[in-house]
Amino acid sequence: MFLDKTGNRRLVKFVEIDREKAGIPKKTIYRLSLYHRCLFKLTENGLETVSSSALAKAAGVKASQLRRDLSHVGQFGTRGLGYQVEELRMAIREVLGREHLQPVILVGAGNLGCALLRYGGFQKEGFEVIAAFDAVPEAVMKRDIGVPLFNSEKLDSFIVKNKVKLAILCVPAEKAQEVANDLVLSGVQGILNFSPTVLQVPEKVTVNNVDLALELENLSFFIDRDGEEEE
Ligand SMILES: NC(=O)c1ccc[n+]([C@@H]2O[C@H](COP(=O)([O-])OP(=O)(O)OC[C@H]3O[C@@H](n4cnc5c(N)ncnc54)[C@H](O)[C@@H]3O)[C@@H](O)[C@H]2O)c1
Repeated sequence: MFLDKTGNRRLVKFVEIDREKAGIPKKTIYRLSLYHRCLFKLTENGLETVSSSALAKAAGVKASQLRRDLSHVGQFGTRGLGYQVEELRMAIREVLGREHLQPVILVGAGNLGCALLRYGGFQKEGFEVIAAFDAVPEAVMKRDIGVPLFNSEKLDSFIVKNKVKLAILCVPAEKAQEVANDLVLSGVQGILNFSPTVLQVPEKVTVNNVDLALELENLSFFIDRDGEEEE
């Protein structure tokens, strides 16, 4: 069940987010982004060709995985010569839909939100944070965030007017679902969620959760603990 703007209940099917884009598995899409990033660095360093093993190593995957992933993009690579860096990068970019900068908004310009806004690397990756929204913008005004800041009351009209499809969510956990509902109803289709809330969204919307504490917990499982090491 999903509440629309007027508070009416709408029946929408919620599913676990494992959507596939154009028949390409979500994990492959993620790895294609990694390859794109590696290829971009190779271009910056003036390299024209790269072997599949070198590209796989740079991306931290097996060469067989790389070849499987790239089969979704097209026929690339010449035996003995490897891949043409720029040709492959452009082909991946097309699949990922990055020919133009993708506009992104950020909601919740608090400590985490402002830190993200100050990061200047999104443009290089094909994304432009075009605005930030906060329920109490007066509290954020003093900070230099580098993008226009609006009261979150303006969220819906801004998304519709600027055809925004992607949003970064950094609001307190108890506000996250409410804000996500607003984002979805206004047309956002992808949410990068930093709030520790499992969001309920319609099937057409993708949520990627980022949780540093969970990642640390996972990492800590693999480290040797003092006094617990085996000889
Ligand atoms: N994923 C991670 O690894 C990670 C790390 C740190 C924090 N977090 C989470 O990120 C979120 C933000 O953390 P923080 O430390 O920046 O908190 P914060 O309190 O500094 O910032 C939250 C901001 O959201 C704004 N806000 C509240 N309700 C809103 C609404 N309805 N619409 C728009 N803005 C609204 C507040 O005014 C505030 O500026 C929290 O949910 C926190 O748990 C996640």
